[in-house]
Amino acid sequence: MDDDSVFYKKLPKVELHAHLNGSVSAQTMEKLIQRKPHLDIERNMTAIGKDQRRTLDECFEVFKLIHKLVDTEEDIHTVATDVIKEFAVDNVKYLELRSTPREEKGTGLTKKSYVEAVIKAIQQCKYDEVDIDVRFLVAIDRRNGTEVAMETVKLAEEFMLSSGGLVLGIDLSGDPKVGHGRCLLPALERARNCGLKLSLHMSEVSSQLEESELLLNLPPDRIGHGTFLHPEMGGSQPLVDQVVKHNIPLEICLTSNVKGKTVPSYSQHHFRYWYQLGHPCVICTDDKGVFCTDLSQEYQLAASTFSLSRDAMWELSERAVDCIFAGEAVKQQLKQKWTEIKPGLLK
Ligand SMILES: CNc1ncnc2c1ncn2[C@@H]1O[C@H](COP(=O)(O)O)[C@@H](O)[C@H]1O
Ligand SMILES: [Zn+2]
Repeated sequence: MDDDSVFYKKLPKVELHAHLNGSVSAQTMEKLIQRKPHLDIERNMTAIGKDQRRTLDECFEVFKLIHKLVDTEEDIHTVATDVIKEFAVDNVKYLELRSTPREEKGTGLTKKSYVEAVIKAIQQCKYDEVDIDVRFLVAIDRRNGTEVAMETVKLAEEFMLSSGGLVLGIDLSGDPKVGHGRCLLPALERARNCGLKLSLHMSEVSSQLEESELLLNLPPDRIGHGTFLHPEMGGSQPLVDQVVKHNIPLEICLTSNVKGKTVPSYSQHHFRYWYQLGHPCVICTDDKGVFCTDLSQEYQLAASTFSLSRDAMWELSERAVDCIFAGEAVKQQLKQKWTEIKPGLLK
């Protein structure tokens, strides 16, 4: 490993935008494929390798395949445990995982047992003293419409109250070209009113302007992507003003956006715009398995693309702590960790 890779690996990090089934590593994928040989799925069908690009539509085809491989409680427990340990090895000290509860008639999986399997994996990792604080955001897949969204919020509410602080919020994700946020507003409002935090994928593609205006009125606690919010990308100044006024952090996923072809190149990524504004930006992976990356690589990529110093990157990772959904006590613990690590890393 070169000097920079070592630095970014050692840098303590916070990961706030990671979809569970998009984060499955090659090794774990092998295990799953061996469990289900009859599906005839090969590893190269579930990941987008170096220098490869896919349209966003093709990315969503990949998730369909992965969902076939992950369809029992045991599978979910396996992928969650492995993903958590991999983030920990990458020196991620705090992780908010998100995942869409699914029910699978064939295997007896229910949405409730799905969430339970994730929570058990988080608790097991804690018991095994894996050095990472993990929380869970329950995801709404936008394609499933009003009723499912409301059901999902109710499920998240239940677990928020019973999971000892592990379930903190709601993610809105799924194919951005399908469905409209308008139909999901009642569910999102309910979530907000009962104390669930909101991280919403917004303006991931250019056709979502009107939806973004609507969702920003909630307002969300964090924005996933926000690629097309600002005027240079066909968005608008009032949208930017609102994001700035409410100080809503942006979750930035460089490799995901370039490999999914919503952004033409790294140097044209909207991170530049928001970073120059001094707006809170958190570097994230989105789907480290599908896009063959990890959080260290994403930090290194941001540094090299935008010529940012190690000091600047340290500050980015430290400021990410302010954007987590866990409470003040957890933030203080994390800040303490950063303070202890700093002298050994930044000479
Ligand atoms: C690439 N950009 C993206 N945009 C929107 N939604 C995405 C996404 N990447 C992943 N997901 C969402 O996460 C699910 C997979 O993880 P889970 O089964 O929930 O753990 C996908 O089906 C999609 O709903
Ligand atoms: Zn995402």
